[in-house]
Amino acid sequence: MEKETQTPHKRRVRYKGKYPKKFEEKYKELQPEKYKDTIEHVISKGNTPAGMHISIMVNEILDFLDIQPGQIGFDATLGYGGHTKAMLEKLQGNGYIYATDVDPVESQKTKKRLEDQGYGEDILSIRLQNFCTIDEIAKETGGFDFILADLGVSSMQIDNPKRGFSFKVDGPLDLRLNQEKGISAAERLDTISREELAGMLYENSDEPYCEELAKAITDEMRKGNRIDTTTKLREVIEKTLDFLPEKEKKDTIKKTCQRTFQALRIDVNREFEVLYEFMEKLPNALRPGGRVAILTFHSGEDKLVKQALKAGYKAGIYSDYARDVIRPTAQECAQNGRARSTKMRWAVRSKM
Ligand SMILES: C[S@@+](CC[C@H](N)C(=O)[O-])C[C@H]1O[C@@H](n2cnc3c(N)ncnc32)[C@H](O)[C@@H]1O
Repeated sequence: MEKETQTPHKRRVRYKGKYPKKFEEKYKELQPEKYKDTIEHVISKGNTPAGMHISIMVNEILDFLDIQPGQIGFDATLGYGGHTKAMLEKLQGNGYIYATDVDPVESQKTKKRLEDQGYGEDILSIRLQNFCTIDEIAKETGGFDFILADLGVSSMQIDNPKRGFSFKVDGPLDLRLNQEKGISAAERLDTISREELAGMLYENSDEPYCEELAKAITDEMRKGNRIDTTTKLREVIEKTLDFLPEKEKKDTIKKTCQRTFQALRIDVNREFEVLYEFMEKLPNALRPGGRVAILTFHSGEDKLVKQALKAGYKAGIYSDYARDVIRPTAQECAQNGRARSTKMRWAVRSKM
């Protein structure tokens, strides 16, 4: 009998590549036009691809705004341009949208992306302007038929460590929507007093540990330890809350980090001041019968919007407004975790 010749089984060399974890390594996600399959895969897992933003409550917004061809609209918060594009589609090539954003880097990219998709200056004007200057643009156009404001920050901004919005990745403690203007959160902490910081944390984020945190942060600064990175701030928060029982520590630290970063972001971007100004100017920017939809992401914003719309309704400026907030569906929240805290409010300008 012939001897069987056996080729020794060779184990395949293990593939060493791993899914990129760092923002800059996610090169496929950062080129969505080129790597469509990767983008679809990331979204299907309930995540937002790096460098992208998934627009929230698009159907609810479009249902309410009831955009008709020929109308003139204003998107106060361009971001990735998802809502802008959805509204442009409703115009069917007839009408015009003005959009503002204060972020020079992202708005430039969005401008190019929308131009490449056929939405140029003939139908869309993108302005690097704060939305609280809505009155200036409304003067040019004779008001707007529809207005959208999707407040806060975009996923591209949150996910980019160089912007300092996230306590989950190390980066400079910046938190400015426009890094070319104003002062960073680190610079703000350089000179803030303990009392002012405690007030800021309480007023902007209802932070229950505002006193303890303000003391810990300002003590650290006094010792000459500048808090100029996201990690340093997170570590001070962790140390301050170390006294908590083990079973609640992790969750409370996470929530405290979220609230502290939010409070600083609101402060360095003067978010309440500009929203207040926008709400004041809103009635005069809307044409008779014009509609406005506003998405908010925390209780301070929602309270401000609610009070302004209610007061406008009582004064006869709005013929109708949202008594209750509209929330994203459970399905949308499951698909996009960042939608979970969204509240939508709306109003209709009186015809008088
Ligand atoms: C939640 S994102 C908008 C996302 C957008 N709706 C989309 O579909 O891609 C909010 C955007 O508003 C911008 N923004 C925040 N406050 C602003 C302000 N006062 N004036 C102009 N833009 C502002 C931010 O820079 C960010 O790009």
